[in-house]
Amino acid sequence: MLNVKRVVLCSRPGKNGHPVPENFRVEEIMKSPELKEGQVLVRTLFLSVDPYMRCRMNDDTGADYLLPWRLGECVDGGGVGVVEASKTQALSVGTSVTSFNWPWQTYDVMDGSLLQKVDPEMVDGHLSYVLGAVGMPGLTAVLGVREKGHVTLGSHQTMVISGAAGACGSIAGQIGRLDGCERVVGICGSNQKCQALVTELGFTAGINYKKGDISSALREHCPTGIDIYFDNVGGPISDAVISQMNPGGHVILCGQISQYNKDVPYPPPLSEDTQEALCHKNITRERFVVLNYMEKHEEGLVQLSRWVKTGQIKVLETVVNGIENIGEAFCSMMTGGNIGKQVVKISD
Ligand SMILES: NC(=O)C1=CN([C@@H]2O[C@H](COP(=O)(O)OP(=O)(O)OC[C@H]3O[C@@H](n4cnc5c(N)ncnc54)[C@H](OP(=O)(O)O)[C@@H]3O)[C@@H](O)[C@H]2O)C=CC1
Ligand SMILES: CCCCCC(=O)/C=C/[C@H]1[C@H](O)CC(=O)[C@@H]1CCCCCCC(=O)O
Repeated sequence: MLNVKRVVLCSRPGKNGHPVPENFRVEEIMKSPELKEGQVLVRTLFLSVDPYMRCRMNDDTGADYLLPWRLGECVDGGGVGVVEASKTQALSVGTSVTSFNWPWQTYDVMDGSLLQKVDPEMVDGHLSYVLGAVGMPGLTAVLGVREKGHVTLGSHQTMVISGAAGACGSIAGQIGRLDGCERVVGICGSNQKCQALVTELGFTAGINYKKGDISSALREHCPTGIDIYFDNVGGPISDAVISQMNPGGHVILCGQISQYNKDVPYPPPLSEDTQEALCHKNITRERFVVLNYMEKHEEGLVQLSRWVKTGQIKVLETVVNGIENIGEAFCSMMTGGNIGKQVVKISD
């Protein structure tokens, strides 16, 4: 028998509550490592904590593509691990594998057909990147910018990104720069994050929304107005950005994390002034969901891998160690404790 640690959801924050680490409980169980035909035993290497998980903590997620986590059951999400024993020819021992529905467990017996193989070369040997820059958040950035951003080389555009120092935002801003925006301005929650945006990731400027007036900082750093807005946060930050957008501009509606602890539909309703500004200035603001572009994922991952391996895109990560700390890591990410992608390292 195998000694396995797992994390279960033991309480819900409620639709208007803030998640706390105590919503999760770590349990130890004994699991039979015996495999049926088609199954593999996997050891977990890294688990991902992501904003959409806040919606899965509610009994109704508000999104048809998200199932609620059930009380008393093992939580799941993005994960990457290694095959330790196999009863399928498709996956040999030592193969790296990933899934969107990886249980928050140190080991598991899984159906091999539900796992995707990972080529460590694609991620320059950094398997955690499968959960970030060369995974779902990276794809969100590249497809969000390219499908909804209308970046046009040589047209001197200004792009603003909220949640700019996070997993999606930090990559989206770098793609805006690579694709030809003249200015790329990031909004985030600390001076340290602002500094990382400029010195490490090549953003034009960083604005700390917790210090000073966002509107005057935007006027200073976006003197010709804002053409493209990659919106990760919603709420008053987005109202301030949209009010300074140029006619014909484009909002990439990626996420609205500032509203996830509120009982509002997704996307949350806009203020009347913001709605009026969008309409009056003919600004597009279409909902973007990366899962709707499955046919473009493979090509997107190849592009992201190339950028990362050639150093054209820098990857920032915040790594917390140990499955017992995953609830804390999730809550920390939800309140800005991460720079770059927040991952949890489960084993070497
Ligand atoms: N549409 C799609 O297909 C996808 C959408 N998303 C969305 O993209 C967004 C970013 O996700 P991801 O990159 O994984 O997460 P991040 O790595 O950006 O982490 C979340 C960040 O949100 C910021 N934040 C938290 N609360 C607030 C607030 N009240 N106001 C402003 N900022 C806040 C914090 O940074 P700070 O210090 O700056 O406050 C925190 O670090 C989320 O909205 C998510 O739901 C993600 C994946 C796919
Ligand atoms: C209502 C909340 C919207 C939050 C926006 C957001 O963060 C969306 C994230 C998804 C994105 O479209 C791609 C993903 O991978 C995220 C969801 C992943 C769903 C997998 C979980 C499947 C399941 O429900 O079991």
